[in-house]
This record gives sequence, structure tokens and C-alpha cells, in this order.
Amino acid sequence: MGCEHAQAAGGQTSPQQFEENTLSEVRRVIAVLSGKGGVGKSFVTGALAVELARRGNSVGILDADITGPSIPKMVGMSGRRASGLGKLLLPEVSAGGIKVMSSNLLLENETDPVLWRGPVIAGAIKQFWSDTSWGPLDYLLVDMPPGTGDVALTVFQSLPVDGIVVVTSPQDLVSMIVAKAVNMADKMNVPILGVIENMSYVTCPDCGKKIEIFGQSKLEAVAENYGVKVLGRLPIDPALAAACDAGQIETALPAGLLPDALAACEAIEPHDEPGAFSSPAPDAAAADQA
Ligand SMILES: Nc1ncnc2c1ncn2[C@@H]1O[C@H](COP(=O)(O)OP(=O)(O)OP(=O)(O)O)[C@@H](O)[C@H]1O
Repeated sequence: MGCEHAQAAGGQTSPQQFEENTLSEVRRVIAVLSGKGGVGKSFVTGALAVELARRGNSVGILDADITGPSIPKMVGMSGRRASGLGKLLLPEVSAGGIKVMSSNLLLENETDPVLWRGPVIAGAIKQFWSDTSWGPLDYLLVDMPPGTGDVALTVFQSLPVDGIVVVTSPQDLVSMIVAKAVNMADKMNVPILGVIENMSYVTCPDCGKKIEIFGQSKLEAVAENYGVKVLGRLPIDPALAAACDAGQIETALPAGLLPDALAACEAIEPHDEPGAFSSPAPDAAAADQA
């Protein structure tokens, strides 16, 4: 574990902040975290990105779920590959204008497994931040890998994360997951914006009644206990899941799904005034010097 990436991932030595390149001006960085896999963290990341973009914001998603990337497929980028600009990578841009950088956009085939070890994964996170030309962004959402392990640590130590959205599902051990996230946020000195419960209920197609198939949600009580806000509860929506699989989240996502979560994102003070982006035009020569 001698290289700088290993140190960042292992946390054995002082953390290293990854530098932003001159072609990026990211105003807010929000990490979307879950306690374990499969609770819908990527879906929530995608939904927040779509809603923020619909409100006129420039939005990017850094897919830090390096070994299980699912963002490109959700926004219709299956089969696409990121291009380069001098020494920098260019994020792919969705039909709705969302910029994405993901390990899936660097693979020959999107079904290739990513068999990378921790230090290489930390190196990829660095590439997605320092070596990617994001341009001016109002919001960069970071789709975190599941859990609170090494890669999550690297992201919090190395990127200027402004806030964390925690995603749980009702069958989770909600209390434990929120506790872990709160502990990590405390240690990393990053505020938790709040918690979203995904797959919280189903809506009866006949009468519209909300049915809590996993039992009554404990979210409110747990959130209160840990002093974090509830930012919303999302239903199980098979049609929306199918639309995500088909790369159509941008057109299929109903409007107004997560108003409190959006308000929490919008309340973050931006790093720079909108419009303050003043880096040189993104030509290859400029990128070479970056
Ligand atoms: N509210 C929902 N209703 C129906 N299906 C959903 C919902 N949320 C997520 N899904 C589906 O569940 C699957 C897992 O979701 P997703 O990839 O977002 O989870 P994740 O927590 O990011 O998983 P991983 O930890 O593996 O990255 C996907 O097929 C997604 O479309």
C-alpha cells in the first residue's frame, strides 16, 4: 500500500484532497449514500438529478459505484463511451443534459465485470474528479458505492462534499444504517441533508391507497432519534423501474416526487456564484496544460 491512492483508500496516512481541474467549476457536491446494496441509491441519485435539471440547473453525476455502475443505463447511455479532451475525460451528456462519468463509460463492453482492487478504485474516483472536464455545474451528485467502506472514505476525504443524502428501504435495519451514516458524516465533518426511504409503500392502482407492505415505516422515529431530517418516501413503482431499465428515467419520472430533498439540495451555499465560470475554452491545448 505505497501509492497515494492506497493511502487515500486505506486512511493510514493524512487524507489527500483531489484537485479540481481548470475546466471544472462545480458549485455543490452531494453524496448519495446507502447502508447496503440494492435499496435504490442509484435510482434516487437519478431522480434527484432529473428533478434538479428540470429546474434549470446544470447537473452532473459522478458514479462512484465503480464495481456496480448503473447510472449510464438509467439515463440512456448504454453502449456509449466517454471521450477524451487532451489529458482530460469528457463526461457523456444525456438527452436531458445531465453529465455522467462512470466506469461503465470506460469499459469495452458494459457487461464486462470491474475486477479492480481498492487502490485502483480510489484512482478511478480521482480520475472522475481531477481528470474529468465537468465544466460549470450547479450540482454534482455522487452515487456512492453501497456501505461505508474504503471507497466511501476516499470520496469523503478527497472530494469537497457539501452534504449527504442517505437512502434506506423499509426492510433494512433502518436504525443501524442511519446510525452508520451519521457516524461517518460526523467523522468526515460533512452534514447529512436527510434521509429518503425508497420502496416505502405501494399505491393501490384501483383506490390510490398507500399500502406499507413491509409494515409501518419506522423512519420518522429513527430520523428524530438521530437528529436528521426525513426528505421523502418513494413508492415501489414497477413501471418506473422498467423505464429506468430502458434508459428513460428523464421522461418517465413523475414531477414533484421529492420536494423536500430538492429544497435541501438548493439550500446548500454554492462554492461560486452561478455564471462565475471563467476558465479558458475547453480546447485540447488548454486541456493538455491542465
Ligand atoms: N422505488 C422503486 N420502485 C421500483 N423499483 C425500484 C425502485 N427503486 C429502485 N428500484 C429498482 O431496484 C433495482 C436496484 O436499484 P438501484 O440500482 O437504484 O439500487 P442501488 O442501491 O443503487 O444498488 P447497488 O447498491 O447495487 O448500486 C433497480 O432495478 C431499480 O430500477
